[in-house]
Parts: sequence; structure tokens; C-alpha cells
Amino acid sequence: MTKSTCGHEYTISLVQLKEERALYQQFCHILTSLLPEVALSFFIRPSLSRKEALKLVYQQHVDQTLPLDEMLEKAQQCRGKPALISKSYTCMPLRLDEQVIGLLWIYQALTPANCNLAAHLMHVFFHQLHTLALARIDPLSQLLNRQTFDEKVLEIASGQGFLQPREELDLRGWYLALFDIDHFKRVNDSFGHVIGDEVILLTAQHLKDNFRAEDYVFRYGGEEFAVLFQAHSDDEAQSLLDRVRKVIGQVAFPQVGRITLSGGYTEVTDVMQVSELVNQADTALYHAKQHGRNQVVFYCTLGLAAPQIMTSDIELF
Ligand SMILES: Nc1nc2c(ncn2[C@@H]2O[C@H](COP(=O)(O)OP(=O)(O)OP(=O)(O)O)[C@@H](O)[C@H]2O)c(=O)[nH]1
Repeated sequence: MTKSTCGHEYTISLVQLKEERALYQQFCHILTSLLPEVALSFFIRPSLSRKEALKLVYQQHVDQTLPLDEMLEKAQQCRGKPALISKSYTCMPLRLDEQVIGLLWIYQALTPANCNLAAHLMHVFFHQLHTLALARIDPLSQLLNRQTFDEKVLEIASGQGFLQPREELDLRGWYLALFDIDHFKRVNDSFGHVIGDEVILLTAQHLKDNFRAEDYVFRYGGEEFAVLFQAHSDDEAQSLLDRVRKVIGQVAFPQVGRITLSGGYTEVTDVMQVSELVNQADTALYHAKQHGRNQVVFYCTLGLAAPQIMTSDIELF
């Protein structure tokens, strides 16, 4: 590394940041200023669940000359060691519960001192990222919370939140679904709130397990959940949501037995306000509730025209 430092000032600059994107940029900036001559690759993603750890492989990468699988395999090889140093690279894995959840790959053999500094900074970065991630979690369901929802919708609608496409030519669109547990009041009234809470928690887990790692599942309100997911077509979105609804409908919940879900969904387009989007999904959900529950309704099938701006009603002067 070009500078002699214990990394204190870098540590401070990382822990002061309260926003993930800024934190990530600062980490990149520190590494590239410390290692100006060296190409880097890194894949760091604090995991909210094991499944989400997979997300790291779709995230950031820079000048990657080795296939990611090979890099991850090398990372697994340094079991018990902080890094794997060869003539042409240094590989530093970041582990959580024995799983590699991040990887710093430097195309140069670092000295042990530089390696320790880079590893230290990677850990500081990760812990700060993890702390920020915890603030996004609903404590009961362990899903993303309501506060995070608007942010994610805006990211998606503006095209910023997209991960690396799963396929070469990925034509999938984003959809928003709202799911609500049917007659949940009866669960509370019959079995008490503790059991009600357990139903919310288990439903959340089943929802999470039945969507892909790159989809987002939120606890939107009491017994209501929001999901941002991708599908190639409206039909595919409908069958995906129906499948999830049926899977959860077959779960035997302790004491309570079976529950059903109603859902409403709409497609996310870049011109939509978050409130308009939620309003559409909610209208479809309301329709599902009004027409027998235990079903998922697509907003577009309701035949409701987009709200018109009544220019003739606007008097400017
Ligand atoms: N146990 C528990 N109950 C909650 C929580 N949040 C909201 N609720 C309850 O969820 C119930 C929702 O009831 P309603 O809005 O009447 O809806 P519902 O009984 O599910 O009926 P439909 O939605 O029309 O099928 C209320 O009794 C709330 O008190 C929570 O975090 N834990």
C-alpha cells in the first residue's frame, strides 16, 4: 500500500456513514486510494438470511478476470486463515457463521501488514453495513420494514435497484403484490395475540422462502405483506403468486391450523408514484377480499381507467 497508516481515519470515515450506497462508495474510494495500481474485485453483502447471501454474487464487481465460482472456491479454501496469498492475487473472504458472504480479491500479492489493514477495513465496512441493514428489519417478522419499502420502490422504478440480470437478455418486469391474511382477527380472538404473532412470523418465513433471493419481501402493516418481484409476463406473475398463496394455504400452523391469503398486484412502471402503485395493488387486494378471499387479483383485470386530470375543472385565475 502506498501510505503507512493504521487505518484509524478510514475506520472513522466508514462508521460515520448512515446510508448504504455512500458507505459502499467510501469503501471503494478507500481501497482504490490505498491500492491505486491494483485491480480489485469485491463482493460484499451483509446477509439478512442465508438465501439472501446469494445476492452477493450478483452485486458489485470490478474488472473480474476469474469466474466468480472460482473465486468463491478459492475463498472456501482459506478455511481458518484470514487470506489466501499467491504470486498474482490476494483473496480475502468475509465469513458469517462459516459461510462466505463477501470476498475481496486483489490482483496482487499483498504483504501481511497490508493484508491485515485491508481485512480490518473490510470488517469495519461489513459491520457498518450490517448495522444499517438491521435498521431496515421488522423485529417480529424479520422481513424488510415499511420504512424501507418506499425507498426500494423508487430504486426499482428509476432503474437503480436492478441486480445483474439472471439471463443474458432479461426482459422481466417488476411487480408489486400485497398479501393479507384472511380473517386474521379471528386468529387473535380465538388463540390470543402470541399465537397471532407466531402466524405472522411463520407466514413471513414462508413468503420469503417462496420468492427468489433477488425479490424483496416486506412486512407492510399488521398482517399485510408487500412483495416486489420480477416476472416475464402478467401470466407468469399471476401463477407465481397463486403458487405462493396455495403453498401457504397448505401449511398447518401450530394450534391455528390452516389460513388463507388474499392478494392484489400491479406492474411497476417508471412513471408511477409510490402512492399510486400501492393504491393499485391495494384496490386489487380489496377486490379479492370482497369476492370471496383466498385469491390473487391483478389490478389490470379490474378494468379501472387511470385517473384523469380534469383540466376543465382547474381554474388558474
Ligand atoms: N397478533 C397480532 N395481531 C395483529 C398485529 N397487527 C395487527 N393485528 C391484528 O390483525 C387484525 C386485522 O383485522 P382486520 O383488519 O379486521 O382484518 P381480518 O380479520 O384479517 O379480515 P380480512 O382482512 O377482511 O380478511 C386486527 O385484529 C389487528 O389487531 C400483530 O402484529 N400481531
